[in-house]
Amino acid sequence: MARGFKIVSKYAQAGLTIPYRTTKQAAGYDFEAAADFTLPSIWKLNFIKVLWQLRHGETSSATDLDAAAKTLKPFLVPTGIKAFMNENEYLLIANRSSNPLKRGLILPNGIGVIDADYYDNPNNEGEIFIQLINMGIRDVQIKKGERIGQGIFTSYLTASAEDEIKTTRSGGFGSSGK
Ligand SMILES: O=c1ccn([C@H]2C[C@H](O)[C@@H](COP(=O)(O)OP(=O)(O)OP(=O)(O)O)O2)c(=O)[nH]1
Ligand SMILES: [Mg+2]
Repeated sequence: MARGFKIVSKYAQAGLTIPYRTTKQAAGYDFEAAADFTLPSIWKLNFIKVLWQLRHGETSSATDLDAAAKTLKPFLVPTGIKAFMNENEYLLIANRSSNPLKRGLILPNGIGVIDADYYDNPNNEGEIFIQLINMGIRDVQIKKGERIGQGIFTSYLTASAEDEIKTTRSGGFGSSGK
């Protein structure tokens, strides 16, 4: 049985903490942010969108609007951590229950699924990112070292009659196509 966490090489000198459990029976390994980070209020983003449309008209270039919004939309919080595990396991990323209550932060993907073959993939070495949306009315500053989410090692089942899958993983966040 082999499972655990490592620091990705670009953060080797950053003094990061390997995810940890805070109590004896805690299921989740808490992940800390790898860097200071600002999560802009989603209301602020929507307000910018409305202003943009008032100024440029409803039918203005969506590309320009997206480009403007992107600079304010850092939803992927870097952890600097990669996770290794057995073939029939994945790491489930869940929000901390205190995040929505105390800071208005929600996990837009419901849960995150970190596949075993994401580890050391040639694209980004398997760095885990935690997607967060700030539902509050004010921007939220996240400091390096703050706990932002948790990972739970989980086993999964596969269908009994399945064609062999030959594709290997190279990245995440839509890397396998539409
Ligand atoms: O919260 C998350 C969710 C996913 N991932 C990484 C690990 C995972 O193995 C990979 C792909 O995730 P998923 O299959 O859920 O996303 P996708 O949109 O289907 O991307 P892909 O086409 O790369 O599979 O992205 C994260 O770092 N954080
Ligand atoms: Mg996928």
